[in-house]
Amino acid sequence: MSATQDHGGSGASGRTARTAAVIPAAGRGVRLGPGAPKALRPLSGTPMLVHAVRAMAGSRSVSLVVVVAPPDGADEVRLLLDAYPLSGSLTDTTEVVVVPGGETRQESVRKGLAAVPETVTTVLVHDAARPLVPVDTVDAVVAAVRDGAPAVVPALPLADTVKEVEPRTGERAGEPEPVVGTPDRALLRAVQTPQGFDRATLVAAHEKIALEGDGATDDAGMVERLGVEVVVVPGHEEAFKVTRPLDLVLAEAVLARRRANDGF
Ligand SMILES: Nc1ccn([C@@H]2O[C@H](COP(=O)(O)OP(=O)(O)OP(=O)(O)O)[C@@H](O)[C@H]2O)c(=O)n1
Ligand SMILES: C[C@](O)(CO)[C@H](O)COP(=O)(O)O
Repeated sequence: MSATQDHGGSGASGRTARTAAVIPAAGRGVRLGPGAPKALRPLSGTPMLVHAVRAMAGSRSVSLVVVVAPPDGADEVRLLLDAYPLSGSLTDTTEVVVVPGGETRQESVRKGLAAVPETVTTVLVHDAARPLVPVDTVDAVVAAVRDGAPAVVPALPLADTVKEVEPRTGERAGEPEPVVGTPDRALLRAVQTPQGFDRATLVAAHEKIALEGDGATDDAGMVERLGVEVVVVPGHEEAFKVTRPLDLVLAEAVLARRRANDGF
C-alpha cells in the first residue's frame, strides 16, 4: 500500500525546489539483536524511523519523503507515522509516502525511487538507521547537488587504522586472518547518509546495477560504477548508523545532550 500524509499544508507545493528524500527502512536489524524491525524500535520513546523522517523534513529543501517499509509492513508503518507529528511546526508541508521495500537495501531504495515523481530533480537517500543526522548536514548535501555535483556523500575521516586481510573461510574459518595490507588512512573516509543525487543519475545507476545483477553497499558506489564523479562533503559524528546494541546507548546519550542543550 502507499499513502500520502500532508502535514497541515498544501503538500509539496509549499516548498520552492523539488527535493525528495528516500528513507530505506525495510531492514530487520539482525546485528541489533532480537526485537521489532530496527526502524520501528524506540529512541527516547519515539521510533527510530520517526526521528529519521523528522531529520529529512527538518530541511527546508525537502518537500517529499518516501519511506520504504518492510515488504509486508507498509500499512503498519503508515499508521505509525500518522500517530506522530512530523515536527513542532504547524506550517510544515512535507508530504510523506510509504511504499513496501525489498529483500536488500538496494532493492528497497530502487522501490522508493520508483515513487519519486519525475518533477523532482534532487534525491536524497537516507538510512532510517541514521536517525540523528543534523539538519545542517542534510542541507550541505542538498546544496552541493544543487551547485552541480551529480552525486554527494557526507563522510568523516577514520579514527582507526584499517587493515586489509585475507578472510579465512570453510575449514579455516575462525583462524587468525593474515594481514595483506594497510591502506593510507589519510586517503580513506567513512561514508554516511543522506547521500544526494541528481535524480536522473541515481535512476540510471540503479537501472545499471539491477540489469547487471550486481550489488553495492551504498548508492554512491553504484554511481561510481557509471563512471560519474562522486564528491564528499563533511559528515557529522551524530549521523552514525545504529547497527549494534552499543549504538543505541550512544543514540540515547546524544538525545539526552540535545534535550539538556535545549533547556538552556
Ligand atoms: N532489505 C533492506 C535492508 C536494509 N534496509 C535499510 O537500509 C538501512 C541500512 O541498513 P542496515 O543498517 O544494514 O539495516 P539492517 O539491514 O536492518 O541491519 P542488519 O544488517 O543488522 O540486519 C536501514 O535503514 C535499513 O532499514 C532496507 O530498507 N531494506
Ligand atoms: C549506506 C551506508 O550507510 C553508508 O555507510 C552503508 O553502506 C549501509 O551499510 P549496511 O551494511 O547496509 O548497514
